[in-house]
Amino acid sequence: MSRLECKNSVEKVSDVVSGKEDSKPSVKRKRLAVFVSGGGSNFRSIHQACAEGAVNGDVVALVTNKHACGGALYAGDKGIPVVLFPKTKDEPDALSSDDLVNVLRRFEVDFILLAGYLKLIPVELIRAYPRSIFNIHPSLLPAFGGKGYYGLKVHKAVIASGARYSGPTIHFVDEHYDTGRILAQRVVPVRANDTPEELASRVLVEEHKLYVEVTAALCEDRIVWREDGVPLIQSKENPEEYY
Ligand SMILES: Nc1nc2c(c(=O)[nH]1)N[C@@H](CN(C=O)c1ccc(C(=O)N[C@@H](CCC(=O)O)C(=O)O)cc1)CN2
Ligand SMILES: NCC(=O)N[C@@H]1O[C@H](COP(=O)([O-])[O-])[C@@H](O)[C@H]1O
Repeated sequence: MSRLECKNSVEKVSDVVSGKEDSKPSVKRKRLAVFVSGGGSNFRSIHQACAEGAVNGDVVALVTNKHACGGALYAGDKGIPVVLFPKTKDEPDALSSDDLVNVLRRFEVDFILLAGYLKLIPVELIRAYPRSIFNIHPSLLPAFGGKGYYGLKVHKAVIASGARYSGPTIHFVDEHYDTGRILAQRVVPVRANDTPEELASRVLVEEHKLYVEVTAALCEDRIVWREDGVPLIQSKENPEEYY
């Protein structure tokens, strides 16, 4: 039996037990909190996908460390509550870690999506949302990740390295920067005369597609764990396939 067959057989058994062997159970619409620090194009892309029905979820809260950033302004325009975190001298009205957990619980958040959020997520939040916090990083992790690797700094390092390919990575969030389990990646060519801005723009186009695809899978309960601890996405078109 393959490493995934036992999972499928377990699911089939549960359908028979629940009397749903002939019909696919409807999946509860998921409640999402998105964390941003800047323009929020990934946030906007996910919000629009939810509104269009491509994602079985809703963005119920926007969390940011910059109250006037583009993502916060967009959220305000759309009537999405904006939550400030963490509490700093620049943002004295922002929440503490424990208060943030309580607010997210009150919003009944199922999953947390980091999208250009530039502060370290505290262990209190990670423990409160196990296997439920995701991040998108603009390089092929584990390369070009960790403290100091964000925004154009990532693309400058990729170009300086001579790498011929880059691309976005979506990973689970653990207590360190960019070391959580990798869930999805896409490959983007690095051109010989690329500027960091040109590479960033090419990668960002793929980020938007990848984050919507992964969030759709997440909200349809299509994320599974291989027995060696590697997370996989179950294909929507062919449920027997994983990637
Ligand atoms: N616990 C975790 N928190 C966060 C993660 C994570 O994987 N685990 N991912 C980051 C996002 N990120 C890369 O994808 C990242 C963001 C910021 C930094 C960084 O070096 N930040 C600077 C501060 C920058 C600023 O305030 O302008 C720093 O900490 O010195 C690295 C990687 C989000 N949180
Ligand atoms: N290490 C974290 C990091 O660099 N994240 C990157 O910040 C940008 C945010 O853009 P957006 O605000 O337009 O979504 C994105 O390119 C994202 O991958």
